[in-house]
Amino acid sequence: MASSHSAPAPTAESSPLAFFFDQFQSQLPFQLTFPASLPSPNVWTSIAVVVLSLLVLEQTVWRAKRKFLPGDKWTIPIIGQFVNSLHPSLENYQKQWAMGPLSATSVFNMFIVIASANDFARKIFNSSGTYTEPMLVAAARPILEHDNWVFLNGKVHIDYRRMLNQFFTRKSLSMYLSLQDQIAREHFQEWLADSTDEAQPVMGPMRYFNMATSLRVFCGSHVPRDTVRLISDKYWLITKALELVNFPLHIPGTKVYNAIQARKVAMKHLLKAAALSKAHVRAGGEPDCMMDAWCKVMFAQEREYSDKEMAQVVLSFLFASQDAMTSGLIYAFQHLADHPEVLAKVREEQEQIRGGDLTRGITLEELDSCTYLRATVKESLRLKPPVLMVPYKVTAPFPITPDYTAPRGTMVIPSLYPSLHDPAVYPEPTSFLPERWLDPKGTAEQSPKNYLVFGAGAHRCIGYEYALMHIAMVVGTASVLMDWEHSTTQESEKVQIIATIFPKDGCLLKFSPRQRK
Ligand code: HEM
Repeated sequence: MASSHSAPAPTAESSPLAFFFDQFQSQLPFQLTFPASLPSPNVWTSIAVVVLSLLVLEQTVWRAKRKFLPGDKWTIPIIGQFVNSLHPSLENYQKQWAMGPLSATSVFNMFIVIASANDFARKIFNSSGTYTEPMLVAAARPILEHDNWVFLNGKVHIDYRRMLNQFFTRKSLSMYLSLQDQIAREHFQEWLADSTDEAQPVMGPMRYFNMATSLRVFCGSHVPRDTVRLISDKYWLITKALELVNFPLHIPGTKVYNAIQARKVAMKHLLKAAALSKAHVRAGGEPDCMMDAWCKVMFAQEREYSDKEMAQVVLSFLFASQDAMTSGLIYAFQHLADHPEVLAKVREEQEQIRGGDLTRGITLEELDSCTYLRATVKESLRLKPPVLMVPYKVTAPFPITPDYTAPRGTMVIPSLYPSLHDPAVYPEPTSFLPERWLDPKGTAEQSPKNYLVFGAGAHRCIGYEYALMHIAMVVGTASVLMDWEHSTTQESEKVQIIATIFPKDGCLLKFSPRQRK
C-alpha cells in the first residue's frame, strides 16, 4: 500500500499528531495509508489544538464556578461525574454531603451545587421565583410534557397551585377515606391469597395498590377498573426514565422514548376521564373524585380548564403518588415488621380507637386521634425519606452565602436526608424511634424546619396530607387484619434509588391473616 500524502516528514514540533502517527507506523510491519479524502496531518493538528483548548477551557470554567467550594479539583473531561450518576447510591451521596454544607460537582458540563446543611437547603427551597425554578430531572419535560403545570414558577405557579390546594385540604380529602379503606381491604385479600411459604418482594403489588387508590381518588369511575393495570404498567416505564441523567437522544429503545410512548397511552385515558368528569358534573352529578370536585369549582367560576390541562395535572399527581408513596408505604411495613414492639403498640391503639369493630373503615377524627400511629408514620418517613434531594435551576445569580454566588444555569440541589438525620435534632438518627415524636418539648417536635420530607417553600409537596393520611390508614388497617414477616437479607438496609428510595432487596414480606394472641 502506498502512502497517498506527500507532506514532509513530520517532527514533534511541526505536528504532534502526525509525529505520533509516524511513531505508530514504525511499529507496524506494513504501511498505513491516509486515503486522499482524509484531512492532512495539519488539519488533524488543528482539530487536536481545538479539542485541547476546549478541555482547558472546561477545567478553567469548572474552577471559576466552583471557587472555594469543596469538590473535585479537576472535573472529569466532558462527562464529569456521569458514571456515578448512572448508578446513584446513598453511599456516594453521603460522601458528597460529608464534603461540606455546600459542595460542587458536575455532570456533562452541568455545574451542580449540593446543599447538605439545613439552612442552605431551606434557602434554596425558598428561592424559587426569585433565583431559581424547579428542575425535576432533564427527562421530566419531554415525558410529562413541557406545558405541564409542574414546570410553572413564580406568580403563575402560585395562582395555579392556590386553585389546586383546595382539593387537598383535610376536609376535601376526608371524603375519600372510606373508598381508600375499601380498596386497601381488597388488596390485602389479594396479598393474602397470593401468599406462599416464601416471602415475596412487595414492590410490584404495593405500586399497583397505590395506583389503584390514586386513580380512584383522582378520577373516580371515569377510569374503568380494567384500565388501572394498564396505566400502572405504563407508569412504571415513566418512573424508570425519570433519572437524574439520561441518554440525551430520545430514540427508540431508550428509557425516555419508552416513557414518552407510555405517557401517550396514560394521557389517552386521563383525557377521556376529564371529558367524562365534565359531562357528569354538567349533568348535575355529585362529585365523586378530585376531577369532579375540580369541575364543580370551575363551572362556578370563569376560568375553564381544558381536558388536556386536567389530564396533565393528574399525570403529575400520579408520578408522585406512584413513586414516593410506594416508597413510604414499603418502608412503613418493613420498619413495623422489624420492630414488633412498635407494631404491638400500633395495634393496641387501633383496637382501642376502632372500638373492636374491625370491619368498618376509620374516620378522619379517629385517624387524628391515633397519636402513636401518626408518630410511627412520621418516624418511618424520617428514617427513610422517599425523596433524597430536589434539583432546582438557578435563573439569576444566586447569593447562597455572603461569599458564594451560584451562577445562572447552575443546578442547585437541596438535600433532605442530612437534615432528617441530624443527631442534634434526632438523637440516634439511624434508629426507628416513634417515641421521639410523642414529646411536644422534644427536639424533634421543636425543630419542624428539619422535617424536610415533603420539601419546603412554594413548591412544597401538594399531596403531603393525602400521603400521610393514606400511609397511616393503610398501615393501621393492615395491623389489625394481617400479620407480616420480613425476610431480612444483607440488602434489606441498603438502598436502591429509582427516582425515590427502596430497600435494595425489594422488601421480602410474607402476609398471613391476623392471629390474635
Ligand atoms: C410519601 C409521599 C410523598 C413524598 C415523600 C413527597 C415528596 C415531595 C417532595 C420532596 C416534593 C418537592 C417539594 C419542593 O420542591 O419543595 C414534592 C412535590 C410535589 N408532590 Fe409530593 N410527595 C409525596 C406524595 C405525593 C402525592 C401523593 C402527591 C399527589 C398529589 C404529590 C404531588 C406532588 C406535586 C404535584 C409536587 C410539586 C408541587 C409544586 O411544584 O407546587 N406528592 N413531593
